[in-house]
This record gives sequence, C-alpha cells and structure tokens, in this order.
Amino acid sequence: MRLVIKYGGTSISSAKDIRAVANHLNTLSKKNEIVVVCSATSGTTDDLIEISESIKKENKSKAEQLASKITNRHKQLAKQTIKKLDLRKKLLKNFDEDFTELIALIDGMVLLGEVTPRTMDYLFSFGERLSIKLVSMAINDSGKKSIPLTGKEVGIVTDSNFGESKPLIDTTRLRVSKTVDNIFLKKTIPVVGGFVGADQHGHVTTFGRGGSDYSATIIGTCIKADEIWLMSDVDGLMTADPKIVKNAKLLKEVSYIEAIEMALFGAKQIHPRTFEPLLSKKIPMKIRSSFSVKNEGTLVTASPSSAVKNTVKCVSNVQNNGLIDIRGGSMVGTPGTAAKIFATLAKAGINVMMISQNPSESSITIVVKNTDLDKAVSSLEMELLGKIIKKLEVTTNVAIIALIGSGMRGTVGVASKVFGAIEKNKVNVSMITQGSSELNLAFVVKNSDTNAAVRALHNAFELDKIN
Ligand SMILES: Nc1ncnc2c1ncn2[C@@H]1O[C@H](COP(=O)(O)OP(=O)(O)O)[C@@H](O)[C@H]1O
Ligand SMILES: N[C@@H](CC(=O)OP(=O)(O)O)C(=O)O
Repeated sequence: MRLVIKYGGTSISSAKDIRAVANHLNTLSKKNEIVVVCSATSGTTDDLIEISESIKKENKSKAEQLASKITNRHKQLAKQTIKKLDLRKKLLKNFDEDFTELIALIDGMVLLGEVTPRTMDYLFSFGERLSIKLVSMAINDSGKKSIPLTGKEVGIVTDSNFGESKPLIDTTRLRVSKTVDNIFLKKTIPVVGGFVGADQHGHVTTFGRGGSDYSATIIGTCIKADEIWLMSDVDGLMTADPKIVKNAKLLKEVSYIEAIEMALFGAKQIHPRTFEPLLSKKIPMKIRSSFSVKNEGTLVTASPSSAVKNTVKCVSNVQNNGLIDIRGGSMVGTPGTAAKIFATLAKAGINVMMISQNPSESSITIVVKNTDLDKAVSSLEMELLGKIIKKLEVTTNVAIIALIGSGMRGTVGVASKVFGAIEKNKVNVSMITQGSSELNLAFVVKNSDTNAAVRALHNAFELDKIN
C-alpha cells in the first residue's frame, strides 16, 4: 500500500516516542511505500510565535532566550534519541547550522523592525525544519534509509497568501509525485515537514495553525495514496475532547462532511481544509494513536458503512473568540447592508466563524477569533460606523460550542434538548446558529462556561453510550 502517515507534535516530543515512531515506520515500510509528514515538536511553533511577538515589542533578549530554549530542547532530544554516534554528531552539526540561521534571522528582523507575514512564515518554518531532521535520523538509526525534506523541497507550491496559503494543486502534484517516486525508487522513507510550502517565487509560506494535517492530504492526493493516517496522542476522533469529558467515546467511523464540521468547530485541532483534497479523490483517512498502534482509530470516508444511529456524534468547542454585535436602525430593510459588512471584513482578511441576523434586521452578530478582533472592529469602525452602522458592541473571550452529526437532519427536538440541558447548568447563551445542512447546531457561551456546557450536552445526548 501507499501510505501517508502524519505525526502531530504530541507524537514526537520525547526520545522514547520518536524511537517508537521510527521503529514502527521501519516495520511498516517492509510491506508499504510510506511518506511521513511531521509537525514541529510540541510547543515549538508556540515558541516561534512568541519570538515574533517579542520582536514586535522590540524585546530582542526575550526572542534570543526563546531561540536558545528551542535549540536546547532539540539538541537534548537528538542526544537522547540517536544511539549511533556518527549519526548523532551529524544531526547536532546540522542543528547548529539551523540555530545560527535562526539567530541571524532574529537579528535581521530586529534591525529592520520587520515582522511581516512573509518573515513570520519563514520564522515559523523552523519548527518543522528541525523535527524532520530528528525523525529522519531516528529512522536511519533504526537501520532504514530516510531523507528529510521541507514542504518546499518536496514540491508543495502555494499562492503568496502568507500565514494562510493554499496549494497550487496542479503544479504541486507534478512536483511532489516526481520527487516522491524518485525517493521510493531508492527504497528510502521521505520525512516531509508539514504546515509549510513555498510560493512560485520560492518564498516560504505556511497553511496556518494545524496545517500539517492539510500537508498530509495534499501529498496523499498527489501520490495517489491508498490511505492517509493522522497519528496523534488520542485514539481517534472522540465524542468530545477527552481532556474535558473523561468518558468521551471513540467514533469508529465518520463521513468527510462530519469530519469537516468537527474540524471547523475545534475537534482535535485539525486544520479546517484538511478534508478538501479528499472530497474528489475519496482516499480513506484514519485518525489513530501513535501510542497504541494496534487500535484502528477513526475511519473517515465519503460514506461510512456502519453509520452510527445517534442524532449527535460530537460536542466540540473553540475557545478564545470575540463576539461583535453590529447595530443600526438604518440597517432595517436596506439591501446590501450585510454585503458591505462582510466585504469590509474580507478586505481586512478576517475569517468570520459564526454569523446571525436578528429577524428585525436591526442587528448582525458575528464571531471572530480574539486575535482578529482588534482588526475586525477597527475596520468596521473606519469604514461603516456613522454610515450604516450606529453602534458596535464587543464581548471578548467567548467560546463556540457545537453539536455535530448528520443524524440531526430532520430530527425534531434537538434544540429543546440542548437548551434544556444548558439552562439546567445555569450557563448563559448569547448567540445560536444552525447550518442549513442541519449537520451542526452551534451557540456561544463565556470561555469559563465551556467545560460545563460541553459536559452537560455530552450527558444529555448520552454520547458515552454511542455505538
Ligand atoms: N473530539 C475530539 N477528539 C479527539 N481529540 C480531541 C477532540 N477535541 C479536542 N481534542 C484534543 O485534541 C488533541 C490533539 O490535537 P493536537 O494537539 O493538535 O494533536 P497533534 O499534535 O497530534 O496534531 C488531543 O489531545 C485532545 O485533547
Ligand atoms: N506546527 C504547526 C503545524 C501543526 O499541524 O501542528 P500539530 O500537528 O502539532 O497540531 C502548528 O503548531 O500549528
């Protein structure tokens, strides 16, 4: 079989785990052709983001401190993971070159005061640049040939939308398939850095947080993989985040459409575009645990064979958002009001996560990420306040809670069950929407009410008994 196997940061963050991953891949490669996709080790992308924040605040010493934290963590991992001395020495030397470049990059960014999306993408790509060398060397150490490749080196070509790029899929397919076929001919396992590509000018781009999942499906479709596996620290997709609901259950099968909804609403932090490349190619995906490789995990396909009957399959949550209530008497009955609001937000590059309009048309409420809130409010204020908008009311730190499941379609009484359970737990709900596909029902609560709301709904829909 041709497999693309993606390891999240949580799977490759200790020497023991990296060695287990390398040994597992060594065994699997005896009967399969495998492309490995790796994220950065846990916490590394967060540290790189903090470096960019420190540079913005002109705090160079903090940025350098974080860079040496990343350096030390990777050198330590290299020393603990790689047993063969010559391989370990080679890896440490390679890391030294990366760290010299990282420090030079920080110097340059500080000197020029330049923290643009393009330089940030270059900075963020260091996480995967380091992890692929570590994992690939661990595979070599286990006795199997392997080569590390960045997203750019494997041939992922994207547009120039830094921070949220999209692949130019035809060019990517040509380049990736050629690179991978050549590597397979040499009986070597390619270890590709997820999350990262390069535009047509060769500038490094990223897909946005969680983007390694997306890299895996892009590569999977390019090389006509038989299956794509996402390996993580959980058994698969669960009925809720197991960190919030202790008795959350594994979902054995879900459809692409359900998985897309789950990703959009935060389940397992999967990149929302991950399933897009699979919709036409129909490649099955498995979401599995790297720590218990015997478990099959969750199978995601176009049409699951053993459709679970429950109306609701998952309660997911996305925290740290801002809610903007946009009001104005002149919005009532004025055609084009919504178009102007959304055009303004689109121009500012804001992704709107939820929308609802009051039936009287005098207010439109939207939810955006906390990190986009400032930009959203200032662009609405500059372009529309005093014209079609009279007032903007902003609430920070809210969470979206979503119920997901195709069985909800046409099922009577879901909403009353939801809000009965929520009311019983004294949680205040500030906004409700249901997608027209009836695949999800979503509402907004305070961040601090997230756990109570998720547990109440998991209980009310008896998701611990899902079959
Ligand atoms: N519905 C869900 N099913 C499984 N995991 C979930 C769900 N919702 C949230 N999670 C969380 O997602 C985490 C894994 O996501 P992430 O850290 O991005 O993994 P990785 O590093 O492997 O990409 C799990 O530890 C789990 O707590
Ligand atoms: N390293 C990137 C890409 C990624 O997908 O990470 P993970 O698979 O560990 O969520 C990030 O943290 O966003």
